[in-house]
Amino acid sequence: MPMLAHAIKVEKHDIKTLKRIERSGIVNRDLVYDHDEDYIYVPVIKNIDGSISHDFKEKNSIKTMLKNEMERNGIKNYPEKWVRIGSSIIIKNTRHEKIIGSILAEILNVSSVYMETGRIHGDLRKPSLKLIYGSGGETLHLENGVKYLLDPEKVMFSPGNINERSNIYEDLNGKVFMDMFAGIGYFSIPALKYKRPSGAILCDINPEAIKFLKRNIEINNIKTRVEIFNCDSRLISSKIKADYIMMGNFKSIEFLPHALSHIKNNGKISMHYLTDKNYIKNSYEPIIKKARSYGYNLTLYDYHRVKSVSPFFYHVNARFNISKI
Ligand SMILES: C[S@@+](CC[C@H](N)C(=O)[O-])C[C@H]1O[C@@H](n2cnc3c(N)ncnc32)[C@H](O)[C@@H]1O
Repeated sequence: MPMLAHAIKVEKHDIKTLKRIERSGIVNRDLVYDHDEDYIYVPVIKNIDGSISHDFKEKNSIKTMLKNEMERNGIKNYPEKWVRIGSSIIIKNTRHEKIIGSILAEILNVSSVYMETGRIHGDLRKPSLKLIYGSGGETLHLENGVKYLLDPEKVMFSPGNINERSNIYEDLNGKVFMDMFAGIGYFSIPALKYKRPSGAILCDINPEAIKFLKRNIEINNIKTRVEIFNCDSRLISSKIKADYIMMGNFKSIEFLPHALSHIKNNGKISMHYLTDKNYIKNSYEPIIKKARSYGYNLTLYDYHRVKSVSPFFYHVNARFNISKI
């Protein structure tokens, strides 16, 4: 049952106001944020200047509503977690997918529901999804004030990497950065939006990702000069140089010599890779050794865990200052 409560209506792109409200401690944590095309409705515990009345769903009520609706349809086992991308959700593989999809869509107010049929596969990192409710297609995902347009069936989007996407803290003022695995702009759109680089070189091998990257540059109103390559990033001429290189690909270590061939003196490189949990303490040391054999000194200035990806592996990010020996 919806519940009428005090609400603050915030424009979707106004992340600063949203954060300020959340920090103020007046958010009603028992209710679920609502949204329409342009606004987010934040439930608040008291009537304050500018607040309005709005119908919200209760947090517990979603779980109860799901349980009741599933039981009414004779379904005992159903996914109780999902990943939300724009107006779509992705659930784990399940039986009775059609009915489960339509119940979830109705209760969670989403237009498409996908079910995982396998892992994200191949070098292009293509998702294995089956559309089980709705018409699918493009969806607009809003995160940290950045608009990401994508089709969840064609390109991946990892909600678990949210901190990485919002954590490009390097000073890129007046610098050129290169993203060797740009995808739809996971890292490069926030860098272009919140930093002041003088230019960006963006590359991805997947034509579908490049199509969305171009549109994301447009819808985020990016005016900085960008050069886009739709090819294997190893094929980009080493005449092209950058101050900062992003390598958002688990195979980044294989691409290290190519990254080094593009780096300006005193530049920086950010590498994502998988490491065995037993080697978490110093997994970056072989990278430093390898770079030395190519004639470069790497000094680590940041190293952190992004997430656990299996019982045996962590996804980590290591960032290095680079100089020629
Ligand atoms: C794992 S995705 C990026 C994920 C992203 N870091 C995130 O936060 O969700 C890696 C991207 O690298 C691209 N790619 C893989 N091999 C490549 C290559 N040799 N050259 C350029 N792009 C490549 C894939 O198409 C994919 O878009």
